[in-house]
Amino acid sequence: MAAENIGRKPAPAKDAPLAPGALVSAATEAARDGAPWVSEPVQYDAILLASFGGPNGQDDVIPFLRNVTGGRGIPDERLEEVAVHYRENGGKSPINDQNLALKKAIEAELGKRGVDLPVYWGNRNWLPYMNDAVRDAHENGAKKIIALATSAYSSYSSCRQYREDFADLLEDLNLQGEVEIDKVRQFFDHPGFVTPFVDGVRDALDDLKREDPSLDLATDVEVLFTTHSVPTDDANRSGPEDRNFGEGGAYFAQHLAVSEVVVQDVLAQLKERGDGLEQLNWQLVFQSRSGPPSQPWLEPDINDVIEELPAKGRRAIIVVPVGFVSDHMEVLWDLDNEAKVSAADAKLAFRRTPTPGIHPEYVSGLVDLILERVNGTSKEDRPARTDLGPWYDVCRPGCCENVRLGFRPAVAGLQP
Ligand SMILES: CC1=C(CCC(=O)O)c2cc3nc(cc4[nH]c(cc5[nH]c(cc1n2)c(C)c5CCC(=O)O)c(CCC(=O)O)c4C)C(CCC(=O)O)=C3C
Ligand SMILES: [Fe+2]
Repeated sequence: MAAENIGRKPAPAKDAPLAPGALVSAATEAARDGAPWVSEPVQYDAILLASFGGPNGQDDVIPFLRNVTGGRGIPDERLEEVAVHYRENGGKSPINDQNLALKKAIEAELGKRGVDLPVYWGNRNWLPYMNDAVRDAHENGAKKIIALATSAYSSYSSCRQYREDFADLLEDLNLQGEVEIDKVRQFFDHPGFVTPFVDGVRDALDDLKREDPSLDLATDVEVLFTTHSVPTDDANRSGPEDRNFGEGGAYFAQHLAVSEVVVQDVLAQLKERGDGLEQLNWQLVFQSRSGPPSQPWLEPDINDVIEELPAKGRRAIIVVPVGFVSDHMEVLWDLDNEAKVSAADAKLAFRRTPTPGIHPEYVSGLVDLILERVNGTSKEDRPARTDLGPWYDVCRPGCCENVRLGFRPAVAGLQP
């Protein structure tokens, strides 16, 4: 069997009809008020580490890209362009090794805490597929699975699509009613996720100053918090439909709030250390846009912003991949390659801070997120660094719906 499309269903028609208001059924209307923020304690049998996946060699590149973009209207030119990012790295994405390392780190942390839960790893777009992971878990007796997706924020790609994938695979495996898959809350503002970025910005400031003592950190540096651009339609529908986050939806609001916390933490740490830095210039920017030019995606693009910084008097940038959990291809290519070149062209010093990766606080935070669900920890006792969180255990009605692709059933949410 060809590796492509194993266990995947064809994407729904792009123009599947969706009447206005059709997303909200009577059942979700009724569930809206009474539904708890925090779910009851559950005795899980297994953890599913669910991720994006990436190619492992040249032969995988095109089938992988077809899996990612099937039916999404991504132009061929863009696919050829992205294929080169992988081709130049031997056809191999770093993401699979990173997930293997994360799996090992989570297992070690569970062991340290005496938690006896097996971890199964599976991807949306490439081997090992999450269908096979859940099949394995079930064959080993698992009936209640807690999923940990390697995406911190709310949006179709980072939240809802995983829940649809889980619903799909339970149907494909004929395990509906036999196996349940819950999903840990979006963890964008969990301290385990936020702290590595704070460390990174602080260290980058120190490093820039060491290299060029004439640099005035308050005026000469711009901190660029960057995340994956998504279609504005997706962004506007991110988060629950009954909370209004304004333009860009929960996706935009969460990134802005986390960036703000990172800046405030860094300023507080420098102050405590006796380096009285009053302020930092910073902004939220976007990268890795891929739709047709006619389709609006979140802006501004990081490279456009970099180009204009010298005119504002900046001499250095710190690029913070706040939207990403590991140094995968979108980080290595779009930042360490493209954004770095843009910075060199603009004669700006360049630093890129690390992603959480397998930072010990991140790994222990992920285990905390699972134990919250096992223990049914109250909302008050759940750590959250922004006032948007802690996020919901169970996704709210209409959460992160994709208007372009139309309705697909999803688990782990208040969706009929
Ligand atoms: C929000 C978001 C995240 C962050 C959250 C998360 O981490 O989940 C993310 C992560 C990633 N995106 C990745 C790769 C790609 N994303 C693509 C395309 C797209 N991404 C989108 C969104 C996101 N993507 C969207 C709306 C599209 C358009 C098509 C569609 O609607 O789905 C394409 C197609 C070609 C192109 O770039 O156009 C590729 C190859 C990799 C793997 C990297 C590696 O291999 O190391 C990772 C981790
Ligand atoms: Fe992507």
